[in-house]
Amino acid sequence: MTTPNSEQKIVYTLTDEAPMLATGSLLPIVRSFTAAAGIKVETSNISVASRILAGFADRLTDEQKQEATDTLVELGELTKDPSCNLIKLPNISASIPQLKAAITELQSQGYDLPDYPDEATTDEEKDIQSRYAKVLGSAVNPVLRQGNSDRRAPPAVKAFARKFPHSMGKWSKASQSHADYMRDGDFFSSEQSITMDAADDVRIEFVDKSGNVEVKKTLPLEAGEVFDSMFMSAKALDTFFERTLQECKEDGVMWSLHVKATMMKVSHPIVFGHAVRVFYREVFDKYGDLFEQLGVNPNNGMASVYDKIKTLPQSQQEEIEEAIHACYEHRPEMAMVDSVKGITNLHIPSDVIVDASMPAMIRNSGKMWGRDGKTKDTKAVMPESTYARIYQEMINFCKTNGAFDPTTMGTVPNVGLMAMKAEEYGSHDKTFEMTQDGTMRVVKSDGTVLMQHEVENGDIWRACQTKDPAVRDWVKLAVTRSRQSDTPAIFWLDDERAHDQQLRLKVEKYLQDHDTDGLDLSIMDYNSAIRISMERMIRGKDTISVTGNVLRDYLTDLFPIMELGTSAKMLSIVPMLNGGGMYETGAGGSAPKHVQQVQEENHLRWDSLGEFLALAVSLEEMGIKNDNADAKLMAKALDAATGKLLENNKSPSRKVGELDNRGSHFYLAMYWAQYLAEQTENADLAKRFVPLAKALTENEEKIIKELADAQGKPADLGGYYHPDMAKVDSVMRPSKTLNDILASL
Ligand SMILES: NC(=O)C1=CN([C@@H]2O[C@H](COP(=O)(O)OP(=O)(O)OC[C@H]3O[C@@H](n4cnc5c(N)ncnc54)[C@H](OP(=O)(O)O)[C@@H]3O)[C@@H](O)[C@H]2O)C=CC1
Ligand SMILES: O=C(O)CCC(=O)C(=O)O
Ligand SMILES: [Mg+2]
Repeated sequence: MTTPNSEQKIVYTLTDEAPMLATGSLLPIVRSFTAAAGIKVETSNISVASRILAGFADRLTDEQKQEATDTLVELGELTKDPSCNLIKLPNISASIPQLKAAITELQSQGYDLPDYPDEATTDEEKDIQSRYAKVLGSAVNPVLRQGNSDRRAPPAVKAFARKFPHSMGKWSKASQSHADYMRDGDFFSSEQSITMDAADDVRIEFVDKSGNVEVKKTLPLEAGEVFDSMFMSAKALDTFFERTLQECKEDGVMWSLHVKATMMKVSHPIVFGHAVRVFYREVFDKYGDLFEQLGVNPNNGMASVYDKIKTLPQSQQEEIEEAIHACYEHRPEMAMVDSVKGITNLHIPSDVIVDASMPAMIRNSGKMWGRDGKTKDTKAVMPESTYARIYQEMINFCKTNGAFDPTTMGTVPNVGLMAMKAEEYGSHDKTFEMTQDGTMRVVKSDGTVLMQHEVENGDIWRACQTKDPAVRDWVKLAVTRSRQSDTPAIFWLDDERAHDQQLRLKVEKYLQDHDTDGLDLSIMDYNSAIRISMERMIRGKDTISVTGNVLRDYLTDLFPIMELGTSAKMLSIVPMLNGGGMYETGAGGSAPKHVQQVQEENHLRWDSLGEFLALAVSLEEMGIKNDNADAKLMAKALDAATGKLLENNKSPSRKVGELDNRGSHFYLAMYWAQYLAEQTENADLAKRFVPLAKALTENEEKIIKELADAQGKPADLGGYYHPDMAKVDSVMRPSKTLNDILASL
């Protein structure tokens, strides 16, 4: 439970998958330490399961209702409070298949939840669907991120990467890997953008061929707000997919699709569905009507086909499966998510998420995994050209200069425009799949048409909003970061983009509000910006990227994965517009593969470095805001402990039997306690930590052995989306010695 306005409080989120498991081990340590300094750490459960339960509280028993608090609403309120101090771990942004899996699991645990209705016709089904829609996709981050984004690799983390570099795949000049994107008919080519000179209620309207007007949405826009509209042609998209498939077949290059169906929860599943229909064209041509009857939805991937045909007689199922296999004969090889289990790139829309998948491919010599489990050159298909081009730039760069060298390369931190649901990531309620030909237009309340597009049946039309205070704050944050780190900053704004032209005017205006004397600030198109950043980077030089929301997301995985091997090691801060702070842990996700490893062999390779960094800043901010010297000291000690942990290479290993997440938490606790025991700023606190430091130091070997002994056999978590917390506790805290020592503090 969270109660706004209490000042000496940190709210720590409980989420899903690997970060949730890691919390099971780390949080008890954190709480023991902070309690000694009078700082409370409360938890707030924002897991997908918890959000589902909150949406259906009315159907639960009194006991089950205890779990069904709408924590997201509470946290949303908290973000507006200047004292907000929130630690946000990555959570699942569920695709429909994930949502269904979570519902099935909860039902099996005795929660009376309705099935997810694929098609909602009755009022009841519509109500159910709209409740589930609130849980779908990236539903947490847009609510909590009430500020812009500041993500960087702290110096200690860069030093660690230089000392213990991760592996980097070699690049060959002969590599056939590349990024491919639409040259026409995509959002980029149709984008229009305006800035509102006065507040107004605008209407998004569809006008059919007979002139009938349908108001799709009315929305209030503020003065100074940037409003964009654009569409992707369904025909052009299908032609594009077909071309990429033909080319791959001819050139013997593997085909892969990279979208962000989780964050772009309305438009990208549709794009994904087009890819499925084109790749398996013969199957959909032949069985389209049957699939329709069965309720197959290609937007949910081939998993939907396999799932729905289960109700058919065996012989018919086999016939369809054969038809699917026949497609593989004449189509190019497709990249696999799991070659052992036969899971392809088109199985589920949330398996391949572009921000993490493209850097992983580039780090891996531009290759992905094929059906035979071997890595191969790949055409990375990303329909929307707006941002896809940056990946081609990086691929070209690696082909020319070879792979990046983590021991010498500089860093590219990011200042991202994110506040107030800026740009594409706030467009879901303004995205429409056309059901007939006509005109989409944006109209002022007085009837003036601001923008319009001729669209066809199946096209995806969308609008994006960017609010003026968000832009103003973003410019300020960029200037502050550039000054504080004495690093050049580049605003990535493309003159060819209608939206960026509007933004550029604002950037040029708001830069004048600041003292920029001596700063190296520039504005460049994306291709030039990434090229210059990479050229500087291989010379060991740092360059801040100041970008919009999508590039923020892409670049904060792309550069960290090259520099640090993972974006989990990033410090990720959201200074809230209202004065509070959210400290996100790392920049990556919830690492589903890591959970599988725990279930199979009880080894958690999740690195909680992001949590350590976030907590230190959270404590430091608390110290500064409340003039709390103990909090500042705790932060300083935690930073020192994190530095020592990195120096001594006590991060988790990937292999069973070696130090894992739990072991690294032990070392953090030991170093943290040692620092607090030895410091002389606060004698009382030192006295409290002396016995703890002593006990941890003396029992190091015993604790590490107890932690190691727990590994090597399957672990029962009692659930995936909604695990049994008592079981998680026992799996994540297997050292009695460590638990007893912590309890004695
Ligand atoms: N902020 C948020 O809330 C975010 C949430 N997500 C959600 O996370 C889920 C998974 O997304 P996905 O794109 O697969 O990205 P992930 O970042 O979860 O995974 C990509 C890979 O990165 C590595 N990795 C990530 N975090 C860590 C860590 N802390 N320690 C060690 N390695 C790490 C792992 O590599 P390896 O397996 O080789 O060890 C992992 O498999 C989705 O549901 C997505 O919506 C995604 C991004 C951000
Ligand atoms: O909200 C999400 O789904 C993912 C967020 C993300 O990838 C990011 O902010 O880097
Ligand atoms: Mg991301």
